[in-house]
Amino acid sequence: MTDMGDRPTLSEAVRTYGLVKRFGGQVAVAGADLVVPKGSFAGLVGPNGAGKTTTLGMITGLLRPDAGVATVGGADVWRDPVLVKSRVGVLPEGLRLFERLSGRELLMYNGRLRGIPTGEVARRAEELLKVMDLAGSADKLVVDYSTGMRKKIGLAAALLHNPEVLFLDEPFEGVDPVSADTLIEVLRRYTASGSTIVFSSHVMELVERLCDWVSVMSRGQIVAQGPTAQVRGGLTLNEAFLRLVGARSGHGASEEGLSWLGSSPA
Ligand SMILES: Nc1ncnc2c1ncn2[C@@H]1O[C@H](COP(=O)(O)OP(=O)(O)OP(=O)(O)O)[C@@H](O)[C@H]1O
Repeated sequence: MTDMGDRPTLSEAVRTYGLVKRFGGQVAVAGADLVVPKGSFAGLVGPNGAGKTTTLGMITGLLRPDAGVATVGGADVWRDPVLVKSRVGVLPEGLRLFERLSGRELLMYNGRLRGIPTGEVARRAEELLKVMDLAGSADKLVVDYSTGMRKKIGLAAALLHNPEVLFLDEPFEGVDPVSADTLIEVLRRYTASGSTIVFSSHVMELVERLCDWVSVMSRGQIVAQGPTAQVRGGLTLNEAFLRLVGARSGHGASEEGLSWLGSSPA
């Protein structure tokens, strides 16, 4: 554990102090200090391999940090795991769901795992299925759902216990524009009531449109974070992002290499 320095404040939904994670010799997260104020719709952005998924895993209790501290609502994720897990909802990358249950059964099962009384789970499940436009597919097995339907049922499962903080890893990947609109509407309603969302994405336009807070990750560290307008600094978020993380050596296809690509045969 590193020195905590200052303590999390009541207005912070998430705060990490010097989080580190190594996989063998590779450092995936190299001392990340993430801050997300309560009630934010926060975006976590960064290039491929920056350490976003690994960081979210350490905050949601899925991956044990090698060093550092992660807190949710002021509680230490790894010292107080049961409390923290009751406060968070997670839509993980790769969406590992119980494939052989129907959508409705999946929600009922998740609700019961969370200790919600059966009648209440059933009521919430029906409402969520309706809002997510899944009522007609509620009895279909999850294994037969499309990518977008899987995201929607995964989000419904993550919201069922009304968590204080919702973590979403690439929630819109593979989701069509109509379904994305539905997801966005549900998420906006959720943050409007004071709950917090942290979501990772590569789609800068979406982050700029949805998020009032943004944290930029590069090479395992948070290199900029704050209100979106402040991080953008008068540029588009994409331009600001490229300035922050784009200057990487050896990544310019135009400068060298690929000279054979697209050229007509000699
Ligand atoms: N289980 C693992 N074993 C070994 N290396 C891993 C493992 N998980 C992640 N890594 C490595 O850690 C680094 C950070 O990966 P991570 O998935 O956290 O990045 P990311 O920012 O989420 O990337 P992307 O945007 O591509 O999803 C990468 O170099 C990755 O190869």
